[in-house]
Amino acid sequence: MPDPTSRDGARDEGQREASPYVELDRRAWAALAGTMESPLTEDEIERLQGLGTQLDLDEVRQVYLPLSRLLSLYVGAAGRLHREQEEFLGVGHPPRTPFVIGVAGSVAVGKSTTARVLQQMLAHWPEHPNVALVTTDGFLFPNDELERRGLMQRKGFPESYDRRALTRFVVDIKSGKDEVEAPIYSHLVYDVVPDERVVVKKPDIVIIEGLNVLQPARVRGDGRPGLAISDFFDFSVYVDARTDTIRQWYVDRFLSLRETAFRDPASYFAKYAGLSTDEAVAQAEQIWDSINGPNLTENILPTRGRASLVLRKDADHSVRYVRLRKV
Ligand SMILES: Nc1ncnc2c1ncn2[C@@H]1O[C@H](COP(=O)(O)OP(=O)(O)O)[C@@H](O)[C@H]1O
Ligand SMILES: CC(C)(COP(=O)(O)O)[C@@H](O)C(=O)NCCC(=O)O
Repeated sequence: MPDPTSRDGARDEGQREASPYVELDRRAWAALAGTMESPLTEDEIERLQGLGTQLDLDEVRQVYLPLSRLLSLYVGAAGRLHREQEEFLGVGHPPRTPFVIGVAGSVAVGKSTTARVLQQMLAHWPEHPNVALVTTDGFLFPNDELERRGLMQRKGFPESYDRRALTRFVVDIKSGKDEVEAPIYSHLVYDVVPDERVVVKKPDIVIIEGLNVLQPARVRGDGRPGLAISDFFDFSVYVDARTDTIRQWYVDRFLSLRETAFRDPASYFAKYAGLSTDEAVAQAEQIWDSINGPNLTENILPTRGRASLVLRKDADHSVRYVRLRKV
């Protein structure tokens, strides 16, 4: 089936096929911000920028503010549906489960940045102050297990994750457990951190960010499909850009990490700190072309059509259009 989010062949308005999405270009989307007040304080914006990202304040206001407002609307609607279902079923008062948002996209496309901005913004609405953010990298198999399975060069591919543990984690959240734990990954040591966990306590919203959060269910040993974590999402965002643009962002980030994190002797990438610029570019391109690029093409891009909303970025990280599933 053709990807319903693909623009190919859809340039001629007259021939445009019916689509399950409504698309708003930058101007139409930004107009939604209207008189909305940005809930972020100066401090918070500074903190978000402090994470090494040149976040444009107009971008925060014109793109992420309407997005967080839209999400808040969905959270409110889910709450009303919860109450009506409870009344309909007459089963007492089971507490409402957290609203789960998946954030998907390639390595280096800006998932973490998007997820962190949304977390901060959503936490400002009094209806849902407790917003947790969990990244799926904690569910990667540890390096020794990846070595054993011959997957060290496939880090980030669906099979490099403990998918059963990840599904259990999301099922526990959507079962309404008060406290749920996830393992932690360190980009510095390039491995899962043993014996450390992130604890999510009574969240109103949980954002789950990762390369593969929109992967369809796997076919199990008995030939039947299992559950996909996206079966438990209330909303999902796919962060999108041209593949050659993302490759360039990956190389740029690698170069800036060479000046910072790679200088830490504890870094797995310390061996790259002394590379010349040309050597570093070649090394980053080699990692992209052998691991992250193929993973994008083979596994991540095919899931774009499953998202509730696609944020399409240009080379300067500005969002060019937003595509939203019709309801
Ligand atoms: N909205 C944005 N504005 C400016 N730079 C951004 C934005 N989003 C991401 N970046 C930059 O792009 C690179 C990748 O972003 P990141 O959020 O780390 O990606 P991911 O989590 O998908 O790997 C980083 O260098 C980050 O600083
Ligand atoms: C840790 C990652 C797999 C991303 O994991 P995610 O949180 O998206 O599940 C990725 O950032 C990564 O390290 N990939 C391996 C190839 C590389 O070094 O770029």
